[in-house]
Amino acid sequence: MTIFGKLMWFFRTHKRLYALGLSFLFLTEISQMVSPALVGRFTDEVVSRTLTIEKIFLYAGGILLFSLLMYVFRYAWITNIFQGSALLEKTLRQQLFDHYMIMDTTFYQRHRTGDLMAHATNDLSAVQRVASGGILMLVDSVVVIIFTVISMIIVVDWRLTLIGVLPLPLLVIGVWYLSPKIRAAFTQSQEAFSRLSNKSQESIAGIKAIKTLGQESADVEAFEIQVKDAIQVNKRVARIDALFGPMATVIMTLSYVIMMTYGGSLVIDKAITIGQLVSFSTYLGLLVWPMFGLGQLFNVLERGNASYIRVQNILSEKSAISEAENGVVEPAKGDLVIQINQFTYPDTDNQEPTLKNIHVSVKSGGTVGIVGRVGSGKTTLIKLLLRQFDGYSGVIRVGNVNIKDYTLKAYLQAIGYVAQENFLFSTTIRDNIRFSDMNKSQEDVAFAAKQADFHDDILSLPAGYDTEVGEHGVSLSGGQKQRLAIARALINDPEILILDDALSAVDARTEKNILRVLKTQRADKTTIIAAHRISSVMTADEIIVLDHGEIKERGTHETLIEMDGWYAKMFRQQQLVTEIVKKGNGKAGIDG
Ligand SMILES: Nc1ncnc2c1ncn2[C@@H]1O[C@H](COP(=O)(O)OP(=O)(O)OP(=O)(O)O)[C@@H](O)[C@H]1O
Repeated sequence: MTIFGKLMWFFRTHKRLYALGLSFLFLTEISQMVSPALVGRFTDEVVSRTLTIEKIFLYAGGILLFSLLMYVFRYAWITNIFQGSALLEKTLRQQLFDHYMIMDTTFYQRHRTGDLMAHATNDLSAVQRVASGGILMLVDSVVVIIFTVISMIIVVDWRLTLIGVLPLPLLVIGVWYLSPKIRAAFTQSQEAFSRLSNKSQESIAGIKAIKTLGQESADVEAFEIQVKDAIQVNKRVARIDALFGPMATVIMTLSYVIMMTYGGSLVIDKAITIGQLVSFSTYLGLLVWPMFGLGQLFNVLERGNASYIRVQNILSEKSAISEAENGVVEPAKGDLVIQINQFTYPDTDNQEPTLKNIHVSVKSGGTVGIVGRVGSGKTTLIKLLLRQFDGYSGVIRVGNVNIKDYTLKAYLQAIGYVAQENFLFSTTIRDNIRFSDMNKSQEDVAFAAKQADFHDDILSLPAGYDTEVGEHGVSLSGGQKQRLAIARALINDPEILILDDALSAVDARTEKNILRVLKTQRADKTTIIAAHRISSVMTADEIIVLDHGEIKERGTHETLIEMDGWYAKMFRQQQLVTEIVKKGNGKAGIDG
């Protein structure tokens, strides 16, 4: 199916806009056809010396009037069509963005960020060009060609017209031959662009690592190779692209040669007048632009088609996280029961399950601590609680409802989640804290910030809660970022708060303050704390120790110390470090 066919759903939805545009196009073409006919008649009157002053004004006035009308009609038709294409771009962009938002974690593992960005920018622009320039060129070219040829037959001579336009199909053959080549080259160009933007993004994001490892020049070199590659590919696109224009010129010249020879002989034979030959030449001139237009059109269509296919492929990918039909819409609330028998990450060769036999129950209002060595499965368990992966055997329930039976909104609204590394948006501290609900008041924001032990820090910043952070604002320390993220999670007073190593960069005193607030002010709400620091989980009602995805130890702090296993050993080691640091610089812990 051609790209126009694929976009038919859109043209149908906005048929009024396009019908209006096309009506103006017809009016434009009719106005355009009158002038050459008037020029021809004028010439004949000059030759036959029948021209009078009144007639000169009549011809000149007529030509002026029709060019003015053409200007108005063309303006109306182009604005209608471009309005339509802007709507198409908006619709597709919205579809793509909505799709990006609902996709699961594996989607973002499968696709590089650069590719996803290229789809949302270059690809959508290419499709948009089909609905604007593409339609414009197609309809304008085809209609101008038809109107011009009919006018040539009526005003001049059918034989001259037939022979004069004979070279034109050559253009179609040329375009037909070159189009697949341009499509292949354009796809390569898109891929090169995507590789380049991935590389830039990686280098900028990893600039600290690159600098500290002294790899600047190696990185610049790697980037240059990518740039050269992109230029090479784009040169190929330009080379093929450049063949279209000259081809159209050569073909038009052929038509002019026919006009001079055959048309000239018709004048000699008195079959047509000089004026008619002049009209014919003007009509041929009118065909130049549509010929170029047709050449360009195929380009635009090929590119639009390749881009549309890529966008549709992305849109057709289904999220692995499916929402239950008629899912529970009441916000999740109640006891948390985790009964995971087994979980293995999709798309991995790992034979061993990442989680095995995780059975944990937390009464509403309880706190669970999760500890374990690096890679033991703490974050994985949290990902399952966050519904980032659904492919486990077993069940997780909140308030006796399987979490897969809630709508995503009802479930996730009940969860407050803070990661170790948190993303700050380029806006004020206030808006970062109330990101999930911009209607929250300054009092709500300040209350959450106080709970996260962050309020005093904010007041000491240059513009307080109005301080801009993120890419273009002030830099916050790791500990400050963590506390901002905790405030962001707490502002909704979530039923279940999940902290994934989210206290790692705050100092010991701050950690204590936050844990105390969580215990006292969230007495009826559930809290899950995964951590490397034992001090973060010590006060939990139950602590589980993970090892290779299984629970190896469990109990309260006291019982685990008594057990004298991994937990007790880690606790003693960390205490020792804290003592040494205390003695060393007079303060405890790591200050973020
Ligand atoms: N997306 C993924 N695909 C495949 N395997 C993964 C994925 N994420 C994590 N893993 C693997 O799962 C195991 C558990 O990782 P996880 O991140 O849950 O550990 P963790 O206890 O949170 O570690 P850390 O203390 O470093 O945060 C590791 O072996 C890890 O390599």
